[in-house]
Amino acid sequence: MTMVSSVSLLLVIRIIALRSKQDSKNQIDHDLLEAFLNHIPDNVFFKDRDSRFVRISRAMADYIGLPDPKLAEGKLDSDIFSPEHAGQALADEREIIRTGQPQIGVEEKETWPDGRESWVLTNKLPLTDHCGQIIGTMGIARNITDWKLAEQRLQHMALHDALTGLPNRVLLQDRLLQAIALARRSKNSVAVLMVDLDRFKNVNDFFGHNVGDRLLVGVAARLRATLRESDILARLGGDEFVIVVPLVLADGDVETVANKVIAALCEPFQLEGHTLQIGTSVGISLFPADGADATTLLQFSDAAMYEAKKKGGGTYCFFTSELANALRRRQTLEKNLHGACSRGEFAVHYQPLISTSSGQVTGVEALLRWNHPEEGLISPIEFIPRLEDLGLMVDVGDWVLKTACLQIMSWRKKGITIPRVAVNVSAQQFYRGDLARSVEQILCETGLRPDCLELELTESLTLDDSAITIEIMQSLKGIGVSLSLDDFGTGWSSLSYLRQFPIDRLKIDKSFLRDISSDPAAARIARSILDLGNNLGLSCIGEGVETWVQREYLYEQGCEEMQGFLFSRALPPDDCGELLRSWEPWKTEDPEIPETSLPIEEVSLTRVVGPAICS
Ligand SMILES: Nc1nc2c(ncn2[C@@H]2O[C@@H]3COP(=O)(O)O[C@H]4[C@@H](O)[C@H](n5cnc6c(=O)[nH]c(N)nc65)O[C@@H]4COP(=O)(O)O[C@H]3[C@H]2O)c(=O)[nH]1
Repeated sequence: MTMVSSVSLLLVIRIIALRSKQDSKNQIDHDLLEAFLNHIPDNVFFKDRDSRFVRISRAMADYIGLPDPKLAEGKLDSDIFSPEHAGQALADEREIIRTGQPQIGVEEKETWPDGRESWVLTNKLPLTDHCGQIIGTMGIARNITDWKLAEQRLQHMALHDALTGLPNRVLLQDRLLQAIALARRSKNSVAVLMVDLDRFKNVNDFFGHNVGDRLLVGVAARLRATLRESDILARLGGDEFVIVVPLVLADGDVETVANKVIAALCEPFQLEGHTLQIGTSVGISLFPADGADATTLLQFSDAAMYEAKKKGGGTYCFFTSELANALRRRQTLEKNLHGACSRGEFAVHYQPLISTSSGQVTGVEALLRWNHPEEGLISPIEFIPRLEDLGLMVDVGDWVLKTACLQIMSWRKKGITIPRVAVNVSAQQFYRGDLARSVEQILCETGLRPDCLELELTESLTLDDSAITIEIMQSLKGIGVSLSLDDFGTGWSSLSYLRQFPIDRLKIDKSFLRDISSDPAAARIARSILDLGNNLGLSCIGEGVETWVQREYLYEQGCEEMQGFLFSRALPPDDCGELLRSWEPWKTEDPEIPETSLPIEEVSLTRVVGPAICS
């Protein structure tokens, strides 16, 4: 309601009053005022100097629940509204009568006895007689309840997780800040528990996102029921929840909460006819012992949660000084990784792939190395996940692909012919949207034939057997490159998707070959994987061959290729070129096995410094 409309209303009333005076029999003017008060959609009221209602509009009668506007006559706000609202209104009106000044745009909230809430936006003005004396007040109030409720809904959405209704990260930060401020004043501790579900991805993958979502809602409800009302529970997204215990009074309090949470989520969930058993990993950080601000505490509890996951899940870990060191190292690594590629610190090393029967080199695997200026070579297992976190893996992956293709072409020019090069593809590269186009472009730029390139996809990356995964694989196959499934056997869903994926090769994870001579069960598993591959028409590569016994085993089981320190570690391009140039396949299909298998350290050394051992 604008000031202008309030003033014009006042004018109408004054004119009516004036004309009524001039001609008291003028029924038309009276009818005009009645019509006005009966039909205006806003709450309009006139009050005397004691703040008693003289007249109200029909809309206002409806608003306050009176069947007839006349019933309001003589009443005070305190007869109708809550004490807070009535008190405020009375104070406002006394001020208007005292100063003669209007009050514009006053927001008034009413909580009705049934719990309903309503809001009005009111303009209040002094009412004067023909001598200019203030005889009371009048107000025009617009009902803004719908607008306020919509605003509240929006605010709720901005601060809460849509699925579970729990506070989201923004609200959590705010509540955690408050808890820290309180604890600081009362010299108490606050605990932050990062709760992550174990095997949640599997639920989504196998039962679909609907079941996954319902599980998250169930988890939220169980957590809420497990915690005290004063504990803060939030969902950060995915399967990550955070609990803040705002007042840790005694040693052991936090352990009790963590144990209760783990036990609560350990109980199976019954959803859509499925019995789902998940576990939980919990990481804990404490204010003030571990950190003084919300961001640090959340970061530290996250690091502790990963530690709990590393222990196999279903447990909790506190943040420790060792974790702090690891986190610092991780942060330093991440800082250094920026620009490592342009500073020329990355290199690609090559490890030969060997035919188990002939000893011929059938290809090489390209493996990324980071030559850190201070720390020397850093393992890809350590820095590739960091590259992924930083979103740099796509560019670095393209660089590896191009470098490897160029290397094969360069060896060819020197007379070293390598049938194929295998390059690892990370999850980020795979799902980036244009992998096939970029592979095609790299092949075009480097001149390498597509059938000389193999892309290695790790089993965990391809676990998702969605249409999109299959589509990406098919587009790669369409170019003519081959696909292999790396670390085969380490995922848990191997069989379900093997049939669907257009892959050419399985790489048997080294963990299966490691124990074949000492553990008959390991040997049986390796054999089963080989049988599976053979039955599906896929060729197999044994990874991590370190002894002649392993080579012999693979040969006997019909595994076509192998790779391992027994033949060579991954070498820099020049060293690998030399190795390949002097490589001699075996003279017979059954090369003489040395008397004993060398221990791995010696084998590695021999291979790195010497030429091909198999000559
Ligand atoms: N114990 C043992 N290990 C052996 C033996 N023979 C080979 N290895 C190691 O096994 C790993 C084989 O590579 P992977 O399974 O693809 O596993 C790779 C791959 O998943 C990833 N990776 C390496 N380079 C790249 C890359 O350019 N892109 C992506 N996305 N991942 C890469 O990092 C992983 C580790 O690479 P590396 O440390 O180079 O480790 C290599 C190799 O050095 C052996 O006889 N015994």
